[in-house]
Amino acid sequence: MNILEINNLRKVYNEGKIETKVTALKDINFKVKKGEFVAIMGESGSGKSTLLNLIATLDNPTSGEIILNNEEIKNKNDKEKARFRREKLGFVYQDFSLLNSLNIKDNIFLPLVLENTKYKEMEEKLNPIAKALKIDSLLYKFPYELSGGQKQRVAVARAIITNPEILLADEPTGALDSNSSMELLNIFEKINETGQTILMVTHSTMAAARASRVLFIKDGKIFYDLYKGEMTNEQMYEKLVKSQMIILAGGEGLE
Ligand SMILES: Nc1ncnc2c1ncn2[C@@H]1O[C@H](COP(=O)(O)OP(=O)(O)OP(=O)(O)O)[C@@H](O)[C@H]1O
Repeated sequence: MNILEINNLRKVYNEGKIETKVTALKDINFKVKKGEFVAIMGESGSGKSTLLNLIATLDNPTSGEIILNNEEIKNKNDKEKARFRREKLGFVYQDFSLLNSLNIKDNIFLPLVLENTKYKEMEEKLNPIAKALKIDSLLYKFPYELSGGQKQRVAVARAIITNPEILLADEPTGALDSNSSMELLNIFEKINETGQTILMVTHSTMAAARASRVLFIKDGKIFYDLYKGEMTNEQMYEKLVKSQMIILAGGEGLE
């Protein structure tokens, strides 16, 4: 079953202003099946964040379709989009985006509070997640008291507590040291094994090697679509390094 379908997606910023017009995405087409862990790679400025923001319903495409969970996003008004984001999507950003005025528990509860969930139900949802992410001893601390890796695990807990259809991550390891990055990627793998669909934008070849599939964006299009299949993490890493070199050199000889 496809959880996401993107057809002829185009995004032009500042259309009509000759000096500042940017065609960030020309013609993007791909489908994501439920349970896939997809990484999106591409050079700086290739449109990765633009694509994620469109899927996240935070911006509108110039043309094309985004069908998420069998719903066409452009048919929704702002209020419906906000509700859709809260109910169907989970977000993890490079900068963690936690509120310093709330303790960890309340940060994680935030999306459920917005849905008027009962406190007991929130606690029941939190307990197994906090254990799995090893943040159960941090729940009464505040974000500024945590390390980067701990903050990112809290951000993941907040993103998955609503049981989202798709977890969207923009450079989730971007601000983490190598140990914390590994830990986070292990968590993503585990969450994915439970059936969670993940779409992750990353510059890190190491991070992308953990995904079950990697999409490369170039010249506003999906230039290469690589499935991990039976490859190990190490083999996928090698393959990604090689593929990136070939893509940089123009793309001829990609298999
Ligand atoms: N709000 C905006 N207004 C105008 N141009 C924008 C806007 N956001 C992005 N762009 C332009 O669109 C293009 C794609 O940007 P985007 O941030 O999606 O790339 P990216 O692949 O995520 O880059 P990076 O890896 O550096 O984060 C770039 O040329 C960028 O300057």
